[in-house]
Amino acid sequence: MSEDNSPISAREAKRLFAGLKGAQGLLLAVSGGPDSVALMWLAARWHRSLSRGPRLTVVTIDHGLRPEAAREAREVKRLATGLGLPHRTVRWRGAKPKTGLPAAAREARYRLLVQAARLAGASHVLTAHTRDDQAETLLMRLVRGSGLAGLSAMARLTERDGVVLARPLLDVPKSQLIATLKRAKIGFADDPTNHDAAFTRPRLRALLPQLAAEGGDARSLARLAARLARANLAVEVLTDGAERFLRLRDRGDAPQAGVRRFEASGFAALPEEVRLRILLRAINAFGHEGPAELGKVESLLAVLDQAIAASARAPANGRPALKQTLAGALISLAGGRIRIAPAPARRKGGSRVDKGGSWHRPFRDRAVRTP
Ligand SMILES: Nc1ncnc2c1ncn2[C@@H]1O[C@H](COP(=O)(O)OP(=O)(O)OP(=O)(O)O)[C@@H](O)[C@H]1O
Repeated sequence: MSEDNSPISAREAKRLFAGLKGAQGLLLAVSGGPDSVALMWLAARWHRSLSRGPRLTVVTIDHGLRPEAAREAREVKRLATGLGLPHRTVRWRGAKPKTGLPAAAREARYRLLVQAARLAGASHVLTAHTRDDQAETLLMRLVRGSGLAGLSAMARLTERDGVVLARPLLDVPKSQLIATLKRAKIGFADDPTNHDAAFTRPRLRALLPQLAAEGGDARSLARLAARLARANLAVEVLTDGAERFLRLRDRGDAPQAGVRRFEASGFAALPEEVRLRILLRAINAFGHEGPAELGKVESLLAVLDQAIAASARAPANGRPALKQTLAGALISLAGGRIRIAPAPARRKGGSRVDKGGSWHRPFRDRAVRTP
């Protein structure tokens, strides 16, 4: 990688986009800010150098939150047209929440981008996340006390509803993108919400220069995220292996659709992080209330571990030693088996009582969260 303030050369861009040459079509998510305008410019130049490349389409989401947004979208269209690229503006319609607006806008944005990709026949959505964004994401998750998966920050490639989300600029410093635009004499918009101290991200961003002065610059924070992502992947592979191990031990059990069951003693012998992930995967697969919050799965695991140990000492005569709901999944322990299945629909009013067993108050879970 060249100096942090040097424009990105055609050769460097070719390397950044190399893995995308064979894609069916690329949808460029361009807000009008410097990063995504640079993404558009770099992608257009790369595309011109190919004899046969994927079709490029540019999309701007107008969240309908700022009066300038429509003008910024028109400016992106003007730039895209100048580069010979088709452009669409997609409006986020409907009611906007009073709290958690950034998260809701982000969720709507990805949903609309994926829809637009489908419509354009594109297999990939490209966003312009930079190394600086990666460092900020790590910092945000650090202060929330996220687990290893959350601290891995953003991945270069992820998938959503059959469309690949690609971040080809994830190793590139923002300063290089700005230098690229300056060299190309291209203007860009400045989103004031990026500096709005009412939001966590801008407040944390303001701390970065102080961290950098102590050696914790974007490069080292992004490197930490990459190292944690590597460790996270290893634990995921170990968890795959542990799930296979539990399935082998359960060979005698007839498989039941919509239910995951495993032997409690085999489960109890696994490392805590692996036990946690097995639970999390099963709850997210069978629950119907969105991803479970890591802290709640940790609490559930502690209760489950205790119940497994207690029932090994004194079997509960066929009665469930544990029955608990979390994120729309029902987790029970009976006869030396852990069983995870969809919970019956929740009634209003919190805790639930069932004639047969000892129901516990369900853990309350909220919106989508990063483990
Ligand atoms: N209004 C928009 N229209 C199209 N693309 C957008 C828009 N806003 C953001 N993007 C895309 O998403 C990238 C990241 O944007 P930004 O950092 O502002 O969002 P964020 O809320 O931090 O996103 P994330 O949560 O995905 O990191 C941009 O570089 C751009 O590619």
